[in-house]
Amino acid sequence: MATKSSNGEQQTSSKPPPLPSPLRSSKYFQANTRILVTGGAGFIDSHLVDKLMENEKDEVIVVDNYFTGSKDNLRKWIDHPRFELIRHDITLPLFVEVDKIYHLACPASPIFYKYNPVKTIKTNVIGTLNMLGLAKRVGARILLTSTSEVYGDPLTHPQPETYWGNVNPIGVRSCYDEGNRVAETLMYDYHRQHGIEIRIARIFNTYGPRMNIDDGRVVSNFIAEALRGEPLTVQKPGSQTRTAFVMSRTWLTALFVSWRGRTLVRLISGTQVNLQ
Ligand SMILES: O=C(O)[C@H]1O[C@H](OP(=O)(O)OP(=O)(O)OC[C@H]2O[C@@H](n3ccc(=O)[nH]c3=O)[C@H](O)[C@@H]2O)[C@H](O)[C@@H](O)[C@@H]1O
Repeated sequence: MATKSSNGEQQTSSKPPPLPSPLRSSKYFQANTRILVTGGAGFIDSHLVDKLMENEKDEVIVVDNYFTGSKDNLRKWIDHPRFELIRHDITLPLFVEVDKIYHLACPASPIFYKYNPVKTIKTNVIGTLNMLGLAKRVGARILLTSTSEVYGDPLTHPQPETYWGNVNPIGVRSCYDEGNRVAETLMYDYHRQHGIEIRIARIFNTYGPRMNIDDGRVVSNFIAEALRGEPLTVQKPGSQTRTAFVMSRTWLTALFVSWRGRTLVRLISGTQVNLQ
């Protein structure tokens, strides 16, 4: 029964409390893990999001500034109750509550990362610092996707994880090579100094659906030229070799294994192909 206090305000009520939202008892609101994917609208990143969304117990938050990524890659998840898409540039701090961070944000094709090299290095350095600060604050585990380019112009083939590379610090690709090297250093320093649980996956040449046709890397260039009926262009010296890993469930499984396993892994296909 409702009672009135001396000043006339209602202090108690027999009215039952409001029912929780019916959504609270739906399976979507019992997330085990909330996962942040930076750069999630990109080529590799959006495949990762598809895979993460398969786990009905997880919520996925994507942040992207759409410099090279596209909302189209995530179209099927927009409006899904376990999915959230935020337009955000990670060179600015980000405050979200998450359990795991997949930090993939950075243009990876030379055409795009050389377009604004200062922005590229800011993304690698300040962006990674911000994501590590976030991981530190919320106690999240963080995986950085790095690149085979941390080896620069390697003097050893193939490159084992123990190889430190041969990198030009002042070249036109340095914003990406050195940027990723600093990002890796930050990861290890936050691990050593702050105890953050880290993983680093160095990704070698990967191609597949959702790659930009004008991406500028060798496999997509060859495919675009073949589709146009043009001869394939092999740049000088012509003796270069590359591995080419197709985006697939196998690729994604390898990334997940790296998440569970060792701190530093390379995602590389077994076969070196001579471009000629
Ligand atoms: O300069 C220093 O002397 C210190 O810099 C950092 O400490 P701090 O600047 O307090 O920053 P963190 O908490 O590590 O965060 C790093 C970045 O992440 C950002 N951040 C933090 C938390 C968060 O949720 N989101 C987010 O974007 C912060 O704004 C900051 O720019 C290091 O963690 C310290 O070890 C170091 O001593």
